[in-house]
Amino acid sequence: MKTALTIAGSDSCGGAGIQADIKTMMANGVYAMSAITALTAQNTTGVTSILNADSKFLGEELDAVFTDIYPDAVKIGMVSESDLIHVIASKLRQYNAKNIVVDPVMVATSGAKLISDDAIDTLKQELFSLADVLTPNIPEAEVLTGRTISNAEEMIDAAKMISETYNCAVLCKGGHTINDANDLLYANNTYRWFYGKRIQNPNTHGTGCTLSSAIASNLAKGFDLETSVCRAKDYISGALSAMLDLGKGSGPMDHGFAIDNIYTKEADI
Ligand SMILES: Nc1ncnc2c1ncn2[C@@H]1O[C@H](COP(=O)(O)OP(=O)(O)O)[C@@H](O)[C@H]1O
Ligand SMILES: Cc1ncc(COP(=O)(O)OP(=O)(O)O)c(N)n1
Repeated sequence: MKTALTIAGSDSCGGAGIQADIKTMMANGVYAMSAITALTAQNTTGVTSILNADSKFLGEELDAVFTDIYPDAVKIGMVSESDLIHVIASKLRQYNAKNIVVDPVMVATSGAKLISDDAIDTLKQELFSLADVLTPNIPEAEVLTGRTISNAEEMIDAAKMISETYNCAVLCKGGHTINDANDLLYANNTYRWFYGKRIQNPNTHGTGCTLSSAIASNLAKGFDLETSVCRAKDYISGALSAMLDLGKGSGPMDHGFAIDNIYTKEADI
């Protein structure tokens, strides 16, 4: 069985962060492991508190994983502080990690800030150059480029700029656009659109975490980047289309929509 590691924050309501990543990896057929960067007290209406991991402890989590069950891919999500980013970069280099997907998580859809300003610079300096692909949403791509993105042309320009600056592929996600949910992959000086029909579902908590973990899962299984993005896009469209409706705010998706076996299909008692 192929393996994937998520390095991210815990979301107590289970829709985003580590919990979304593990559910996604499992649903995409890989063995999931985690190194937790922070605990968040969070639900579908917002984040009330964040407790960052100790950086030495995060290093120990990474040592424990890499020296035993080596991950075929690594997804990195919420990392709030510079000292945690230093440790992650150093361990990824030490263990020669492969298939690295960096989701530069900055602000939750609920509005909570999930990274400090100085950590954004550290992310750029230390982690981006190690990534095989970065997956910013539109607001994150605006922060990374210092430009406003209001149409498809500007998405291409921003992805090109980020890709050339950090020498890695960039998937600029279009979930925050008004029309369809079209994502733009810029890699090796060329771009490709991944088209997605917008699903009329207000419950989009954790879409970014889910997409990046699905990409990592498919890279772990040996698919190339374009195929991995395509399969991840199909997966997230399925999870949104399942129309799970939980919580008082923007709820989680049904990560298990495609898991069809006797344990999930038994009638409720
Ligand atoms: N309503 C929707 N219908 C279909 N796809 C969506 C919808 N909202 C987001 N997506 C898709 O979910 C993925 C995550 O995108 P986005 O929501 O922009 O990321 P983030 O959660 O980081 O803000 C992208 O593939 C995007 O196109
Ligand atoms: C612990 C944690 N990590 C990341 C996020 C952000 O999730 P994301 O999928 O990027 O977007 P929204 O869930 O905010 O739509 C989070 N909320 N918590």
